[in-house]
Amino acid sequence: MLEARDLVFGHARRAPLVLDGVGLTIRPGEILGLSGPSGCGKTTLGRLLAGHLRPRSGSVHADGSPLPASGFRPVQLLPQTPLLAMNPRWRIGRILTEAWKLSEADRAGFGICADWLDRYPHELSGGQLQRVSILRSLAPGTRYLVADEITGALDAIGQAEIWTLLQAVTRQRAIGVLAISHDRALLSRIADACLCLSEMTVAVDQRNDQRISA
Ligand SMILES: Nc1ncnc2c1ncn2[C@@H]1O[C@H](COP(=O)(O)OP(=O)(O)OP(=O)(O)O)[C@@H](O)[C@H]1O
Repeated sequence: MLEARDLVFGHARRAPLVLDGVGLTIRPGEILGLSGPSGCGKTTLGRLLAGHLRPRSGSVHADGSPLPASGFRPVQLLPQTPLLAMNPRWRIGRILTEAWKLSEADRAGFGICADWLDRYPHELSGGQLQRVSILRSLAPGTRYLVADEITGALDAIGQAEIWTLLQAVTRQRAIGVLAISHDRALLSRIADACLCLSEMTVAVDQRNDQRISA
């Protein structure tokens, strides 16, 4: 399981906290949806779960172990704009095989055409690039994915194609996914369970109020 407990995080020492006592659990093979209003901290929580940020307090454990401080991480982050996370001077073939050696069958299974491999990232569509981004993240050690608004820029068909692919991946490889989106209707279709971050925070605030008044 991917387990976050009592995460507390603020971007700067004197800045207000973005997350205060947030926790969640994702099982292998489960898609957990996370919604919430803009600015409530969804991306921040995703980055903490993937080990890109360190909490002020609280913990993240993947399958019983704390996230490693360096090296390969079992929780991989899929960004909304994969173009920004790829080297613009590398062709797709090199980008795909940077982290792990994938097979022809893996590539074909993701609908990645052979002629894309010689192109640069800006020469693919948003949906095509998301396929590359997802396959690239699926090295053998990957156990969980944080998918941060990955289909926010796609039309309904592109969105359905990507989520059908990810649902198959989660089932076949028992990978757990945190699906972050503003779109609660989308999450209710694709996720096994859904959380709203602002409601989780309200619950924490209420607990704090109760502690203070007790
Ligand atoms: N590097 C940063 N430095 C300071 N504040 C930041 C930084 N990154 C994000 N924030 C602030 O942290 C808060 C949470 O941001 P975050 O991106 O996690 O929200 P979000 O829920 O993902 O929003 P959206 O749905 O609009 O993407 C916001 O108030 C944002 O301005």
